[in-house]
Amino acid sequence: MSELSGKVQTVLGLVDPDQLGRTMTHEHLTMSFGCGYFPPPSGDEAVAENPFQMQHMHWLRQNPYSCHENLLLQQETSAVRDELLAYRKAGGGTIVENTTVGIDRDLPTLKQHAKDTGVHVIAGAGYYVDSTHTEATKRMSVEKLTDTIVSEVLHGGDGTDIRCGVIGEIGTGWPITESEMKVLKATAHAQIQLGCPVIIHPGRNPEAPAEVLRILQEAGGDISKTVMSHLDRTIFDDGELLEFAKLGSYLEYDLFGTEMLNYHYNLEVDMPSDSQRVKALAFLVKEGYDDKIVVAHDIHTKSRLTKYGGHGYSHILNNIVPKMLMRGISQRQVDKILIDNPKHWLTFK
Ligand SMILES: CC(=O)NCCS(=O)(=O)O
Repeated sequence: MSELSGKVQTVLGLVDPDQLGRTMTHEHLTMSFGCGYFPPPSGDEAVAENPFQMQHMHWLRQNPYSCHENLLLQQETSAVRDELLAYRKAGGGTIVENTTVGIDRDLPTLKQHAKDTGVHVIAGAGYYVDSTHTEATKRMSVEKLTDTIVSEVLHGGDGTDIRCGVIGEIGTGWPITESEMKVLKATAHAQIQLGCPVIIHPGRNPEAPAEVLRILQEAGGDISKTVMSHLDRTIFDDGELLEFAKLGSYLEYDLFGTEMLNYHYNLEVDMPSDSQRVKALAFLVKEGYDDKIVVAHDIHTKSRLTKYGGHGYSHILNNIVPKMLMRGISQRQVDKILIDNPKHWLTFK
């Protein structure tokens, strides 16, 4: 049995799973999202260059990816530290930091945040979507990718001794590219060796989540220890959602706080409101999936920090939990979603 077995691995070392408390399973504390830049609507170029003013806040929330500066979360170390202190005060215990290779993972900053704030931070191993894979990454074999991911968990990532406690978010698009396919296979192979949690960023198509699980399963991955992220922008039909839920992964609603009319990456998608997200959770609970739901905000732009008028990392604890209780989700079920399910997912086998 490995020393990881029965434990959770944070950036400060191994902890007992019962120490985690309320956990957001998909956040970013420092990253750059330049790969997600989307040109502003015609005529809005001047606003896009200087959006951090009161009169532009609505524009920024509607066009978060059309301003280069908004994509530089890594410039906000001090604001994020303040937010983590507020998160603790609101009853938060742990954050899973999903920044992987390709979007500027910064393990020393994560470790410093954990030390400064007392919030448990769990870092992610592996690779983001194809457009961020370097030529060197694309040339790597599945075996080499597997060894690299395993090493990030056992020894530390990016030349540090800071160890990752989860594989992901592993980035995939739609259709899944050859390079993403290799990373998915490597993820499954690493999971076989480590017995560790995995988290996936699926492509923006309702078929994408199931296709990723199929690939992982075929490569030997453990679906019951895998979180499927971003379901709130991916599967909209109740029947399709239940079909997907039957496959056995954790079901993550992780864009709480995001309310936009036009989702630039896929205009076919009507991004739900927070009320609609809560409704989806209540539906899944009613259908018996309360052991499988996890939630988060997936903060990845500056505009979502409270410093810039955003909702911050405590929005779910402060505002969404009361709404969940009002919509028929019991306190016990809320505790499962926020405490028990993340704990079971994050514990190494
Ligand atoms: C950082 C990240 O992957 N965010 C997800 C954005 S998306 O719009 O849900 O794909």
